[in-house]
Amino acid sequence: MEIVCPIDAELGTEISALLTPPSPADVEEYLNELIQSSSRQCNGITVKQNGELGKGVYADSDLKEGELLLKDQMLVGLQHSSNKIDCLVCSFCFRFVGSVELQIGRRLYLQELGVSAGRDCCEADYSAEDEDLDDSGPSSSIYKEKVPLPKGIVESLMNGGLKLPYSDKFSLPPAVPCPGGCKEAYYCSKQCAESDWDLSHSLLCTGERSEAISREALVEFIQHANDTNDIFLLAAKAVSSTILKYRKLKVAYSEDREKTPNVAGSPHLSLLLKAWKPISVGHKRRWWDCIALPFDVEPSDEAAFRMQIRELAFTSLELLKAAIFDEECKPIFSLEIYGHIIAMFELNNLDLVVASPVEDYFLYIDDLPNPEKKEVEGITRPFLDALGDDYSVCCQGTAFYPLQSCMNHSCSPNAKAFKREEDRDGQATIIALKPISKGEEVTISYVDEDLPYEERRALLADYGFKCRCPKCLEEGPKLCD
Ligand SMILES: C[S@@+](CC[C@H](N)C(=O)[O-])C[C@H]1O[C@@H](n2cnc3c(N)ncnc32)[C@H](O)[C@@H]1O
Repeated sequence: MEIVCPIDAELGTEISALLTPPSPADVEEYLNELIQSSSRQCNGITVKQNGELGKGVYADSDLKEGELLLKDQMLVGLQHSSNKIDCLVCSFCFRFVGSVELQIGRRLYLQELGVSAGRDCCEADYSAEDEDLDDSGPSSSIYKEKVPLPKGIVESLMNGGLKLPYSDKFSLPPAVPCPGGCKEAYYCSKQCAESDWDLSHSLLCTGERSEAISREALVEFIQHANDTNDIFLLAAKAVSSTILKYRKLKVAYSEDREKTPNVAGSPHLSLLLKAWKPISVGHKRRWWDCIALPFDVEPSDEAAFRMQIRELAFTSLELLKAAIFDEECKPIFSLEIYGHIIAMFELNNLDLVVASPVEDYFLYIDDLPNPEKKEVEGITRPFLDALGDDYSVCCQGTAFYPLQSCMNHSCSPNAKAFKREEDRDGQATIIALKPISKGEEVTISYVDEDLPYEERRALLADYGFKCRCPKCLEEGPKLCD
């Protein structure tokens, strides 16, 4: 039997107000304000409606090959929970924190406990340096057995008692613990800790200063997301940030009733609509409607599969509701809204990747001239051997970027998401792949554009669309007239 979400039944009017897409002019205005804001680096781009494909990003000046077009700040992002074991990063900006020694020691410590989930990483996107290494270098493709280090050495790495040669060349900001006391989130600065707290973490922190209504329910919600789909954690950040924004708007409204217009009749709904704005420009469909059917599900089982996905979302939502429900923001706890938020992330997110300073460190040692290299390697080799092939694991997660997510896909793109040497945080960096003329659309490829047509088509089905770029129209099946 189909599950019924009571809030959907009760608050139909409010939910449809939240799900009504803002006018194209409103969307353009909102996004172009982001382009102009000082917190983003945007060069020569604008967002416009693209007749067929909704909105798109366009060049508003001639752009050169290799030019930086955009450094986009995420709306919400997360580090995959399995990756948290391998990399200690700022929970807000995703910079590595602590020290090279702490990163290595912590990984070895957890490895010894049997919890490390290190896996190979997206080096291709980041560093070309390792290409010149011979097989004896740190990134040899031959799998290396890990050689454990004594416990005392691992502890000295973690507590600062042991310094590795040249590690000061890769200094990292000290790890600032979460002000809520959760011991889960760490930051690269007090500023990041405060920003995260204000944006969403105050409601999602499991520590003693948490503002959640039930920390036990929150722990259960997090566990369920980790066991099923960590996009639920991102959806929780979106819900939490809407509630917190609503509360701030309400305080401002109460302080100055005159200046805040009551556009939708009820101040609650108009304030909630304002707080919801960042999501309203991005969502389109419900998760269980747009998710691609997995290969192992028969087409005849499609309806049952979609129902299961809806039930999974409902279970997650009920847990979240028990943890952070707010009566004044009740409509955003409806299954309709939750389904739209999840789909927005599933269809538009970009992989979050930050290169590891530990990898850089060992590459640096590998590049030292002899005889110094031999001497230093005498000290560092045991650490590399203990890490094995996992030494290069980078920070991996997923994030929604408001401007990058407006970029349409092309199988022969003129731009690409590409981290440069200096891009050491979770922002999305978009670079021109070729010269782009003023007025031309800026496109990126959501998949490997060098794959054959059928494979690209199958991968793009996960993004919920059939590509209509010139290359696919050329290579795809021709419609007979
Ligand atoms: C990340 S969004 C890009 C921005 C989008 N046009 C909008 O209005 O929000 C991806 C969506 O844009 C559309 N899209 C992007 N590239 C496309 C392409 N090459 N062919 C067909 N649809 C495309 C699809 O609807 C897809 O789900």
